[in-house]
Amino acid sequence: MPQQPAPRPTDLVVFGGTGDLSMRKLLPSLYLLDRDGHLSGETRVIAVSRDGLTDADLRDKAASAVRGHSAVQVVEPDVLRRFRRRLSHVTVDVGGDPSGWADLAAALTPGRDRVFYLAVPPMISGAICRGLQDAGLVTPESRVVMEKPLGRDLASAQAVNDEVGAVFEESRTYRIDHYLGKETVQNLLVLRFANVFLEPLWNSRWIDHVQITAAETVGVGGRRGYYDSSGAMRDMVQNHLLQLLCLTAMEPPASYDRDAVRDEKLKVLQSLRPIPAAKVAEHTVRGQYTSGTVQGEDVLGYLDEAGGPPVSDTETFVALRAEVANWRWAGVPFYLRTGKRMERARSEIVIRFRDVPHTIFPGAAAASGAGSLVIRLQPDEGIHLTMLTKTPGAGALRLRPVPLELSFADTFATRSPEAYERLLMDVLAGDSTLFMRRDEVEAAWRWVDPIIEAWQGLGTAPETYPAGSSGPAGAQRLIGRTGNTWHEEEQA
Ligand SMILES: NC(=O)C1=CN([C@@H]2O[C@H](COP(=O)(O)OP(=O)(O)OC[C@H]3O[C@@H](n4cnc5c(N)ncnc54)[C@H](OP(=O)(O)O)[C@@H]3O)[C@@H](O)[C@H]2O)C=CC1
Ligand SMILES: O=C1O[C@H](COP(=O)(O)O)[C@@H](O)[C@H](O)[C@H]1O
Repeated sequence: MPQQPAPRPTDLVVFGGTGDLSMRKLLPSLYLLDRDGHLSGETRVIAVSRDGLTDADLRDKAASAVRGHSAVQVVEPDVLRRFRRRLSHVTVDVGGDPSGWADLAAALTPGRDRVFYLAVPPMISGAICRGLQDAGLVTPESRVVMEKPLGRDLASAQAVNDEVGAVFEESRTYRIDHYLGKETVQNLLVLRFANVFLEPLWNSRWIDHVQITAAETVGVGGRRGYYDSSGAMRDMVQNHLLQLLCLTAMEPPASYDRDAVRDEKLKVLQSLRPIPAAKVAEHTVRGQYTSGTVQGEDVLGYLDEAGGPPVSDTETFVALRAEVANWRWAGVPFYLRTGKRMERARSEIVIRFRDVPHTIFPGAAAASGAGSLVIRLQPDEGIHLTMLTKTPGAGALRLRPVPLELSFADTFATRSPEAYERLLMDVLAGDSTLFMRRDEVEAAWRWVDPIIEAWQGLGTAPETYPAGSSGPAGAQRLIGRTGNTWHEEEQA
């Protein structure tokens, strides 16, 4: 991996700098970057919102957010004092009273790099970019960071990309998919392209199917308003799961360079076989959680969560079968699955190898779970290769799948940075390799839109599943059609 260049003095302007994302992720990650020496001494963070906070108010709010963040185990008073001094607040009412833009201009320092982070409702992204331009705040080197959702379909994604693109060149636009900042996701590229032994096996000849799961125990929490107009397909599949699929399926790029990597991901998205409306019911499953018990706690069903209508067809679970229609992957199903309020929180990619072409142990029961490579993103980041071995002892030959385990926590003494830490560091360094290019986002919508339209055409409600379960029964039927099971059922 390329070395990170020395941190440059930067004015990081966070629109929405008082919101939930800023408090839960961005400011604590910036504190950690400061603590670990990744911020230039002159870097400043300017939070923008409408609510007229003083700098002192913002600093207090940020300090509580830092103290409450799980990755910040011990708050170092000297670092916190230094971090607080970096922070200020400017009131700008985007789309309203324009006087705030002059205040923002006054808060910026000529000669520093400028990064504008849009942690705001997506419909005001275009107005912010125009406001910045009209106020003369966009220098040729300025960068813009866009948060998800990047549209709710292809047309709206194109519209927001056009609006932002009218002010910022593509090479200066950083579209966040925080899964790409996860350590194990980056490790997937290293696993595939820095180890020679996997590549000969990485194709339809030796791989039977791939499973990609992102299961959460949390519900929609305080975000039901947003979630109800989104659903799991737009919230997780269109971005995080398809990005994982791309990294799993892509051809080796010529270099670890932003466009070389993104070109290969784009080709995968363009190779996804469309799921025609007539096949949607067979190849996809939608679910919605009802009340239940998750890890010992009784929780509400989706329809009873505050902030949304009591009747809704929004899916909180999706499972689907995708195919990458190219030479390498012809005929290999990619099963994707994500859900909220599941039994266990777990994100992983499972590569299931084919059975041997001829067994010389016909009497020995070949237990399931053999021949799989599991790349575990969270929790317990690591890589597990399951191999069949002989159970020790005389008598009848018995085979058992045994895992070879690589746990990152046990192997490496250093802490893995949080996804947002890593991505903020890259934005500040001007490295957009781990961000999504416009054409990738739009290609993903091109594949997802017809599925959502077909669901609407079917007019059927999502299948319910009790909170704390492994999802709707339809998901087991989906993968069961090829005689397979989801990975966790084998572990139980
Ligand atoms: N929260 C999360 O976990 C995640 C959020 N995101 C995305 O990040 C973005 C922000 O989400 P979140 O933090 O949850 O939202 P919040 O509603 O908590 O925060 C929104 C922020 O934007 C500011 N804001 C809203 N309207 C204006 C305006 N017209 N002018 C100036 N400032 C404005 C708000 O301040 P004020 O109202 O005082 O002006 C506030 O600081 C959204 O696009 C969301 O989809 C993405 C991934 C996860
Ligand atoms: O982008 C999102 O991701 C989170 C899951 O992220 P993770 O890092 O905890 O796996 C999800 O809860 C949220 O709904 C979605 O918007």
